[in-house]
Amino acid sequence: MKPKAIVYKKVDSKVLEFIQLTCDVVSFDKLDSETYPTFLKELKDAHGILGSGLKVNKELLDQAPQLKIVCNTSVGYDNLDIEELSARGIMATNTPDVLNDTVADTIFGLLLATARRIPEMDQLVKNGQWKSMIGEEFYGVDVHHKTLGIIGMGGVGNAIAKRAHFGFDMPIFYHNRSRNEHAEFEYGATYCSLDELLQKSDYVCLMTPLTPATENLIGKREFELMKNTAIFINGSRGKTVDEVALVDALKTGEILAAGLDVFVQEPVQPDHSLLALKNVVTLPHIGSAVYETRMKMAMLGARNLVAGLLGEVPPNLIK
Ligand SMILES: NC(=O)c1ccc[n+]([C@@H]2O[C@H](COP(=O)([O-])OP(=O)(O)OC[C@H]3O[C@@H](n4cnc5c(N)ncnc54)[C@H](O)[C@@H]3O)[C@@H](O)[C@H]2O)c1
Ligand SMILES: O=C(O)[C@H](O)CO
Repeated sequence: MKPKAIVYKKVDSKVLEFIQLTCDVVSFDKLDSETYPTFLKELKDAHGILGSGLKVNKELLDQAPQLKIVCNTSVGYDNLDIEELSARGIMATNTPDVLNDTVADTIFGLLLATARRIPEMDQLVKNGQWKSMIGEEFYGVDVHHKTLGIIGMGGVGNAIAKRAHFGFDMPIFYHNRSRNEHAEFEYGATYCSLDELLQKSDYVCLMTPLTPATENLIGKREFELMKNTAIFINGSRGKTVDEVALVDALKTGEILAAGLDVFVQEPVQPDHSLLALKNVVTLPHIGSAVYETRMKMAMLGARNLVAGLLGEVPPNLIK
């Protein structure tokens, strides 16, 4: 008998076909109030699940007594209670590396858009407000040759550093759990403490995973340490930043502007005070959102799932 897998997110039919070679598959395009009760029923005899964002905790695992493997189609895995999964002997996997360049492109786009006020200028043109030569009040700030601070020099952090070094001649500071010789040697990145990075950087880019150590890593104190001209970019997870402190810092001029791909609550509520600020550029968590990359992530997730269910060690087992 084939093992049973649930795919709880829309994936390309090629990915489903690949899993079906090994597993009986039940798939959901998305989980919402309509599909969730059926998902829970299917979970009762499922051996593996594949998707992203679902909170996999004790309560959910109690509904899944046969589960052997939980596969994220994302690099971040803060949705998974790893301790609880390990205690039950259930494997967990993620999809690192295949998205690094795509996410770094997004982060650089966000950085440029924030620095040069591109969405604001776009609106000005489209609203018919471009009546004469643009004056100083609409000027942006340079990106090239400015100092970039990267917090979290992992796969994505390295790809951002590469663009900053080779494309924009930016001196780079980084803060990480450990030294990254590749970034130091290839991109001239200088390791420093978090406080030093915050004080010295023109652009502060946050790219750590969300963990107990990084929750609210950037708050009032950290914004106060940044330059008043600093631009803050968050591509990690919303909860790594104290959003109330961020709004304050943006309103009081503690920092110049922010570019955000992630929020504490997603989708962000339309009445969130961040959205009323002109010096904030927002994206709807689209770091890796291009077809080819999402396909690679889904396929890598599927490979992890199949390997785990065949009794092999999945390539991206979270330890
Ligand atoms: N916005 C998006 O669409 C998007 C896309 C990819 C990743 N992400 C987020 O970014 C995170 C990083 O992705 P990645 O692929 O670079 O992961 P990675 O594991 O390759 O790198 C993470 C880096 O952060 C460092 N780190 C961890 N805790 C730290 C701490 N307390 N202080 C300083 N550094 C710390 C690690 O040492 C590592 O070098 C993901 O976990 C995810 O949450 C978001
Ligand atoms: O962690 C990731 O891979 C991205 O945030 C997409 O979910």
